[in-house]
Amino acid sequence: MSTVIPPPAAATKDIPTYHQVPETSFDLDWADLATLKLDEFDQPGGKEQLAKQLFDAIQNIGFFYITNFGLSQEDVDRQFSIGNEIFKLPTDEKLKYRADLEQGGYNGYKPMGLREIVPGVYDNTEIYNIPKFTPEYERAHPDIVNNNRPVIESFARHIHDEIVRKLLILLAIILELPEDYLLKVHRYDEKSDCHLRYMKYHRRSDEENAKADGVWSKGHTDFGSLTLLFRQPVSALQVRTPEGDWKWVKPYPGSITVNLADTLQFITNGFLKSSIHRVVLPPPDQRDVDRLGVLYFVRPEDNLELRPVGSEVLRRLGYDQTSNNSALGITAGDWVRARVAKGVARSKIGDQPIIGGVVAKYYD
Ligand SMILES: O=C(O)CCC(=O)C(=O)O
Ligand SMILES: [Fe+2]
Repeated sequence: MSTVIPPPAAATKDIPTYHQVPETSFDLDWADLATLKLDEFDQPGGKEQLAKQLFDAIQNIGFFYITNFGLSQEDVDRQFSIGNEIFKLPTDEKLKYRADLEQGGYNGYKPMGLREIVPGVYDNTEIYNIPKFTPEYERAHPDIVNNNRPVIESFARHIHDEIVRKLLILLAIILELPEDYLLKVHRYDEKSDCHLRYMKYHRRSDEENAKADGVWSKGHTDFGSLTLLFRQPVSALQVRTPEGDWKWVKPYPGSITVNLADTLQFITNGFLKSSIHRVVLPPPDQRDVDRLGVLYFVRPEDNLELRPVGSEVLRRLGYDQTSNNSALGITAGDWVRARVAKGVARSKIGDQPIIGGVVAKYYD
C-alpha cells in the first residue's frame, strides 16, 4: 500500500522546523549491530537475503538498524517538531490527555516523575502516545496533534504498511513459517496497542545523576513485538550483551534502530530474544540538552495467545521446549496492559511478577 505524504507547506501547521543536535564527539563503546537496507526487500531474492542477514544479526542481541525505509529525514524531523511542540504545552493542558496508566492504558500523555528510579529520584521522561488511526482508538488530542493529523497518520501508516510489514515477513521467513504468518496477527484494523510515541527526557542535575548513578531508565525489555527508534542524536541508549556488558547505540544518519520485544520471545520459546536495554546520562558534550525521541511500538493483536509457534527451526535449534517462563494462556493484550500497569511506579531490579506467575526482569 502506498502512502500519501502531504506537501511540506501543508504538512506541519504553524510548527517551526526541527534541527537535530550534533552527534557526540566522544568515541563511546558502541555496539556492533547489523544494518538491513530495507529497499532490497523487493528485489529478486532480496527478502531471502535480508532474512539471512537478520537471522545472523539476532543470534546475540535482538537489536539492529534499518535504512532505506521510505521516509526522508525531513519526514522524520517533522515528527520531532510535532513532539517538541506537544511537550511545550502547559502542564494543565497536557494533563487533560493523561493516559490511564494505572489500568494499563498507554495512549495519551504520561507526565514525568511517576516512577522512582532510586529512592528519591524520579523518572525524567514525558511521553505522548498516539494509537492506531482506527475508530475504536479515537480519543481527544491537543490541537497540535489535531491540526497535524494527516501528517501524523500518514507517517504511522507508512511505518505499519511498509516497514513493520517487511520486518514481520522477514521474521516469518526466519521461522520457516508462511510469509504472512505474523502479519495475520498484526492487522491494522484489529485491536492492538501499537502506537507512535513522542518522548522527552529532561536533563538532570549533577546531583540527581550522581544519586541514580547516571541511570535514566533501568534495563528492561519492551512489551510487544518490535520497537522502532528513529535516529536519536543524543547518545543515551545502551544495549546489554549476552555477557552482561552495556554498549552504546550509535545514531547513524538515516537509520532506525529496531529491537525485538517480549511477545516474539514468548511465541518462539526464547529463540527470538527480547533485548535488554536502558537509557543513561549522555556523554559530556550532550548533557545540557533535553533528549527528544520519536518511536513506534508494534504490538500483536490483543487476543493473540502467547503460545509458541510450531516451527521446524525451533525444533532444529533446540527451542521446542516450553520455557520455564512461558506465557501459555496469556494474551498479548493482557501481557502488555499488565506490564504497563505494573511499570508505572516500579523501582526494583530483578524478577517482577507481571501476570499469571510470568515475570519480567529489570536491570540496573
Ligand atoms: O529513548 C530511548 O532511546 C529508548 C526508550 C525505551 O527504551 C522505551 O521507551 O522503552
Ligand atoms: Fe524500551
